[in-house]
Amino acid sequence: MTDNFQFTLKKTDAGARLGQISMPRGEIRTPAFMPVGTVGTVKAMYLDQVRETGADIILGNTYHLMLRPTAERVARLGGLHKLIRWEHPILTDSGGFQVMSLSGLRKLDEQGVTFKSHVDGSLHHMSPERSIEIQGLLGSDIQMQLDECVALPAEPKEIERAMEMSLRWAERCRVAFGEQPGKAMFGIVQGGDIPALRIRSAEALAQLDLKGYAIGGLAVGEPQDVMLQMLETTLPVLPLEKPRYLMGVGTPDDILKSVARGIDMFDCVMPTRSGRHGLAFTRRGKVNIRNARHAEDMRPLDEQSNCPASRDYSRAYLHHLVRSNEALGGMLLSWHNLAYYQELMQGIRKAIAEGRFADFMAETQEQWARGDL
Ligand SMILES: CNc1nc2c(CC[C@H]3O[C@H](OC)[C@H](OC)[C@@H](OC)[C@@H]3OC)c3nc(N)[nH]c(=O)c3cc2[nH]1
Repeated sequence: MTDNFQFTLKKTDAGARLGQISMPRGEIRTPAFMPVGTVGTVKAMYLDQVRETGADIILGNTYHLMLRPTAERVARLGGLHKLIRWEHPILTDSGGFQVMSLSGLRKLDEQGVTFKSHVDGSLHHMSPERSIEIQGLLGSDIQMQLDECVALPAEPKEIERAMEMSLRWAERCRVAFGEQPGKAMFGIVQGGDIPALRIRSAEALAQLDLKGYAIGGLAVGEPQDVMLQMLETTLPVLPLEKPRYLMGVGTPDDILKSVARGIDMFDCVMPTRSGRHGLAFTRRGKVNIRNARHAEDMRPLDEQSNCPASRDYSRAYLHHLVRSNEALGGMLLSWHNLAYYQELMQGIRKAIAEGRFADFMAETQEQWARGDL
């Protein structure tokens, strides 16, 4: 335990990195998968189950929490960690992305974003400074700068405008965040699918000497190879000794290929959201438990797993629960998927430690391709 934020790069294996972030609230083993806890809950899960799957850190959402129950109320209740009973690190997004994707956006200018709440239609304004203030009120350990993420495809001029403004907002967030030893504020690299803009964004953010760097503006509809090309363009420009976080990514295959290019941290709603809809990720690829072929299959999803949801419940029962739209179906599949994602991250970290990440990646992809038994 340390009283500040420390990233240690422990080993590299080709482009893959094994590391650890030490913070007052605990250690984060990287490469790390961070379950999404949007409104103070990882949907359909108890947080001690989330912890048992191997999660060192979860995410919270500034946009959602500022609208309900409001950041001020969370602060009055002792902060997010106390309220949701998760005493380990929490990372919060800044809210910009969610405003663009979820709210009735009214105005976006140098000052920030003005939007209507998707909850009750009330009007809100969020500046870079207000986003950092909200994340502080929540008690967030790793805070993200306010940025503007453009959906792809987009006009180069539009991508450049948003990237330049995000750089100016990064500077304002850095000033607003100030010096908080046990916490971190990450910058977010933008620049769409344009290498020159990606490089300019990364170089300018690197000058701000922040504690970590997120790669934003990806996983917004572009093909996987474009996402990977942007990583190959951006990562060499970022400081090696700082963690890199790829926002909103992704499938197990996205994660393997992004680790191979030097990403340390991931978040994605995929395991929980698709779990609620009956899609299971397994060591043998994806399994759609709604499919009739599982109706009388008494095998579990993965007899080798140490997660009860994967090991103790038959596919027949999961099939029945999901087909019946029973809450337990989504709970068990979310639990299974999070356990599988963490098992994948553990396998990745072990393979890097042993200098055999390339083999691990090939073996894993081969198993997926072989398909479910
Ligand atoms: C899917 N592709 C995806 N997600 C991007 C998120 C949001 C991540 C966010 O994605 C959900 O919000 C919608 C999650 O809540 C459901 C959030 O968890 C708290 C999570 O926050 C990190 C981005 N956030 C910012 N600030 N900037 C980005 O450029 C960016 C890019 C993303 N691509």
